[in-house]
Amino acid sequence: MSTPSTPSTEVLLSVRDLRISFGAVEAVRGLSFDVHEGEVLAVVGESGAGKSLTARALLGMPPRGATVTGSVRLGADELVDAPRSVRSALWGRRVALVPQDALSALSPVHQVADQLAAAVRSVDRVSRKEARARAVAALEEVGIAADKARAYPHEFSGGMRQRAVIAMAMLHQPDLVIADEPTTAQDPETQKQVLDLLATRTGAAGASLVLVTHDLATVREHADRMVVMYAGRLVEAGPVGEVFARPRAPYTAGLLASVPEAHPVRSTGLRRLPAIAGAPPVPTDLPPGCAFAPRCPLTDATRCRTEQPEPETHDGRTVACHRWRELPDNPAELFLETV
Ligand SMILES: Nc1ncnc2c1ncn2[C@@H]1O[C@H](COP(=O)(O)OP(=O)(O)OP(=O)(O)O)[C@@H](O)[C@H]1O
Repeated sequence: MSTPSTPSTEVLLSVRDLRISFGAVEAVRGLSFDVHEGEVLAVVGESGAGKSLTARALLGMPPRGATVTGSVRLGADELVDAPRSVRSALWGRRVALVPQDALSALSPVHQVADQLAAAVRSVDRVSRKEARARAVAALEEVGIAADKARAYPHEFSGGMRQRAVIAMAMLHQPDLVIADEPTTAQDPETQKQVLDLLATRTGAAGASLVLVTHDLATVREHADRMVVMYAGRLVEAGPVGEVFARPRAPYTAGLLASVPEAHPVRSTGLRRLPAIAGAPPVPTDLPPGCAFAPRCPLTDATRCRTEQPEPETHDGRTVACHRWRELPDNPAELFLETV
């Protein structure tokens, strides 16, 4: 793990019964978890699970048209239903975003260092010269030399732009950084460099990092704990090492089974399937009972199909599955077929 600081067990951000809906359609359906001080928490799950909506709610920036209920508490501040003035006072200072696409965070018509300097002055009353010096120093900290500070975003590579955005996010030493798929559309080497940098910079600042990602190899390398989401709900949460070694929810086992290096096949005579068969349900057409039941190899005909499992926590691990105690020793094998 590349995070130099040791995460604490103190809660920085607490999410309780978070629900995000659009009209009558609920896309995030009662999510609860904590982010501890100084930790890297990965949020994983297939497309449409509600990861980005959750990330936006943690920033106090739900999309237009969304109704958000429940609680997202950052220290003493409640973000759900807080006036915009309260939420915007936190942005950049206590919470910062590293978005999927750096170009969306940078103006094409201003020099990169000028944009960081403006971000400095949006919070701190310092002279232009001082703000510029802080901007250049922040860029140097992410490996962008001072002579590049006059460049415009289009003159940077994708990786450099993403590093500039990380520098911008860290300008005011936030307590919490939310990175939503921060390396999409980059080559594997750049992805690795950007993620290493993100983990190192947040770790050095003692900030917590919530990392939304599809990439389980990234989770294993960079995260301390993970939350697994399916169809808008939490299915499993716990320390990364423990979840990888012994997932409790069949859905987590299926995700891990589809990543060869994440979960080696111990038995012979099994063939790896590319992924969990089938597709997740859409929020407008959820099955009754457990949303994963139609794809789950452990589904029974009664409880799983009729009753939604609620999360239960034992030994620091949370799981929402009626049958988690019945998982075989190597649950990934539930998703592999014999040859
Ligand atoms: N503005 C919106 N209006 C209506 N529905 C939305 C809106 N934003 C998201 N949704 C729906 O909410 C669900 C969760 O979306 P979200 O973007 O959070 O998923 P995700 O897990 O981040 O997926 P991906 O990994 O593809 O980004 C999806 O079914 C999506 O269609």
